[in-house]
Amino acid sequence: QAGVCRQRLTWWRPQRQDSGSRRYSEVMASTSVKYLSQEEAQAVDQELFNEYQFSVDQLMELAGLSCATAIAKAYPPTSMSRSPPAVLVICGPGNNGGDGLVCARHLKLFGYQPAIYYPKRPNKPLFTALVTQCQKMDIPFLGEMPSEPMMIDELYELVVDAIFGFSFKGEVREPFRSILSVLSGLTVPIASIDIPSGGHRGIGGIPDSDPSSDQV
Ligand SMILES: NC(=O)C1=CN([C@@H]2O[C@H](COP(=O)(O)OP(=O)(O)OC[C@H]3O[C@@H](n4cnc5c(N)ncnc54)[C@H](OP(=O)(O)O)[C@@H]3O)[C@@H](O)[C@H]2O)[C@H](O)CC1
Repeated sequence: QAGVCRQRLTWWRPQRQDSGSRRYSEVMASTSVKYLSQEEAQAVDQELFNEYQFSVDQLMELAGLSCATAIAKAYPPTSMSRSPPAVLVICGPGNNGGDGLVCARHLKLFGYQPAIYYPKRPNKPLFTALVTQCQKMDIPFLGEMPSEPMMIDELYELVVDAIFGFSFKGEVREPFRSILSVLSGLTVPIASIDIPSGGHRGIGGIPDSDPSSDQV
């Protein structure tokens, strides 16, 4: 699911109509980058849990590590203007947010200086453990979202969007509507985990606040 694109991306495109029946092994065997539709991603997810018996912790660790690795390839610390490069990781209320917490931890190990904004935290052991792990690594959690895009542009060199994944639906609700509105004004690059959270045109996002991502 991960692909790197240095141009502005136009959001994931459904590749096939019959893809709900595609198997994990078929997807992984392909050498070219594939962007999965929402239904494809959910089907792969179910297959990994049910047939391959992966746990969510395992998959989340792999997802977060893969994203940090992709970011380090696209935006190597040595290519950034500050050392260590400051990265803002914005985490949503579901598993996509969990991927973001894992990603932040690995970014720190890769030489970045991540800070996390995590406004809506699920009260589940998996997520409280991930928060603890970040805190133990001295990764700060912001008390509030910088209110202006310019503030983020000045303080950070990259933003990781771990707000929504494949379970996003409907109109974006607060506080995420305001957050996405700020992100739409950024000039620093946005790396989105799984999908660009403001770019859900195909599944009902917010059309006038649509931060396309530089990397998914
Ligand atoms: N496929 C894999 O191998 C793995 C994928 N992972 C990542 O997990 C996400 C999917 O996680 P999930 O928890 O199912 O969903 P999301 O992270 O997309 O978000 C669900 C939460 O978002 C809220 N939500 C949904 N729509 C809206 C909206 N319009 N406005 C505001 N909030 C919204 C929703 O809130 P509710 O109130 O509706 O409950 C949920 O709280 C996948 O994309 C991958 O990134 C895992 O890491 C495991 C491996």
